[in-house]
Amino acid sequence: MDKLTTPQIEAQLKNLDGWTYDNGSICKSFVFKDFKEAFSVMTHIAFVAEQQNHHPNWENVYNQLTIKLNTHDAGGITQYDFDLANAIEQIVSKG
Ligand SMILES: C[C@H](O)[C@H](O)[C@H]1CNC2=NC(N)=NC(=O)C2=N1
Repeated sequence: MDKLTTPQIEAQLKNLDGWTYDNGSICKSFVFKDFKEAFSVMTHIAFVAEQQNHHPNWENVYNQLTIKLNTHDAGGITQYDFDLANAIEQIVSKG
């Protein structure tokens, strides 16, 4: 999978509310009702990440979850990152 160019990255970010391109990753922070909700979402994401064989760099503090996506194998941002970001948005929107 080839690395995306900055214009390609910016174009896809327009369709991903709240995601930004920062220091080589696409990133978004979420705030949930409580820890249980945050961890429940993380568990759902984990299974999708396994299905896609594409895994997040993430940090959870109580009800907060910060996700950073990049493709280690490519040393940059690829479509895999946007596919997972879109899947994450689907999961979070379903609650
Ligand atoms: C061996 C395994 O398929 C690779 O390491 C996969 C696993 N998950 C991955 N996740 C991410 N974010 N980037 C990768 O390059 C990647 N590669």
